[in-house]
Amino acid sequence: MFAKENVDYTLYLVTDSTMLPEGTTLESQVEAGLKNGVTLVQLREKETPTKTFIQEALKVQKLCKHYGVPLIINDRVDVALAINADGVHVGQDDMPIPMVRKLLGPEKIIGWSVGYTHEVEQLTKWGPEGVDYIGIGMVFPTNTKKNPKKAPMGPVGVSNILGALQEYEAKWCKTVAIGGLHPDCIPRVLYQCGSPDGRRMLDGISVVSDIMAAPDAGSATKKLRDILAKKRYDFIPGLISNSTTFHPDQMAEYLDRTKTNRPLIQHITNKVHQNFGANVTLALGSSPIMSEINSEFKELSLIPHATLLLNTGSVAPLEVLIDAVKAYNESQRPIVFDPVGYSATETRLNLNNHVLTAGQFACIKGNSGEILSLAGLSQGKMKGVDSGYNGSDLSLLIKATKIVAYRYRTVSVCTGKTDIVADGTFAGAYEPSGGMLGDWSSIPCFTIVCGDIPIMECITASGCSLGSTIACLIGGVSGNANVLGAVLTAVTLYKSAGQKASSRCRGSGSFHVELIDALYQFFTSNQPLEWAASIHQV
Ligand SMILES: Cc1nc(C(=O)O)sc1CCOP(=O)(O)O
Ligand SMILES: C=C1C=NC(C(F)(F)F)=NC1=N
Repeated sequence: MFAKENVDYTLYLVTDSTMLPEGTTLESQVEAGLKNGVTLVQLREKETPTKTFIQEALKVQKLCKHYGVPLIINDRVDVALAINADGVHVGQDDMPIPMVRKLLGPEKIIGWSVGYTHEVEQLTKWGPEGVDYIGIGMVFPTNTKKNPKKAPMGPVGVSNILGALQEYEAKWCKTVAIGGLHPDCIPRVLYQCGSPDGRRMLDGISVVSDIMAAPDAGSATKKLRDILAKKRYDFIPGLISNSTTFHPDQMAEYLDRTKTNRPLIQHITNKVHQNFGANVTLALGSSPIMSEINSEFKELSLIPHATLLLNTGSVAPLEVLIDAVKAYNESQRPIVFDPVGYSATETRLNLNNHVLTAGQFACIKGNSGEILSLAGLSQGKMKGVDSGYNGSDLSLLIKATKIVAYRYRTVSVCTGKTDIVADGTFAGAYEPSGGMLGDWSSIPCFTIVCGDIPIMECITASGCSLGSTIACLIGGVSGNANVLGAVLTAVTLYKSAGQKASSRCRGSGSFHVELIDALYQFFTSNQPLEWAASIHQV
């Protein structure tokens, strides 16, 4: 008998004998997994007739006993009882949990598939005598589960479920994520998936094909265990989190590094912004390239100091955006994401959410309407892609900016009369099956105040070109990457240049030219103390 409270959910193998590679058997794959660190096994054989299923179950049970790992049976409560397995896993359409508990008794492990927060509310009603753990999924698309009824929820979806467990105080309930989990995305899932209150993260990861379909299931398992032992997701090597105050006299070093390193800034952006963004990039001593050709993304991302600016006002098809995100994440190069018109239309909302689940971003920048939507705080639809929100409630915007930074583990920027910058990266650190180092309210956040520049609203690509500026400053950092410092420098530089340009220009046409001149002059002279707007930590 396996004591329930000792179950280790770290690496949960779910079997599937329909995908076995040549020369392997269900037992050989399970044994390779058990030998190399699988901590929990679930026999899930949807197409197998009962007699065979029981024979397989007895063999797998013997293996599990040998390695001291519990065996869970999927769906088949009768089989679980017949062989005295350690527990069962049931889905939403299987036998109701109270009935399963009545049959199995209090000592057995009961798992439930969960995809929606109302299912968490239900399991809380049953209390600790009900569900012992939940499989949260599916996180990403997978071919393993036939006719799935749920759409992939992405890391944010997992975080919402973890948040619901906290909200309904289901402290006893353990969690694993499942669905399309492989070495290329598991590090990010471990880092990004956490409850909004920062107190709960995943207790483990569940895989089917990564091990069951592996020609060498042993090394596949080892690779997963290595990843699961980590406490940092290095999406930018050397990333540090600046929680002390930031002073304008630190800005010169950031500008100098961009000048020295001349970062390549790949723009995938809207047609309106392309030309202006390229000119802003050149004015800031960086090298722009506009490319939407998937096949060259990997190569570009490996160019020293390459940085991706993704502006979804672009007409690039979704898979181009996803390919770019994956290429730059794989090369551990920063991505600046500008979810233009985030929730202005259903199309943009879905496209932007799809991009957001596809990778990790160094910086997410938006106007107040976009940031409020991303934080889930907007009062309904935005109008168009211009700012839209003119409420003066700065504290609401500060809260929204922090929530976005925390939810996406990124440096978030909210532009407006006052610009707001928050750092939710925790320098890539997390506590496996513990919690983050605090909740959204505790993260570093700064405001940059330099008055309103009404004319900024009358030119195209003014917001988009702040994205180019941020990318130039982030792209320049080297060694200890303080993304927050780079972003604060970029936002201050851009706002100050906007001020200068609006005082010199004779209308919106000349404003464009004056803005590039001001950026060029401020960048070249590199005397930030002459122009830097005031920065306050909030
Ligand atoms: C068994 C199962 N349940 C899911 C859910 O979303 O509840 S997804 C899934 C299959 C996961 O297989 P793979 O690791 O090969 O992607
Ligand atoms: C449908 C399922 C969802 N989740 C899980 C697990 F991850 F193991 F909890 N197992 C399943 N069979």
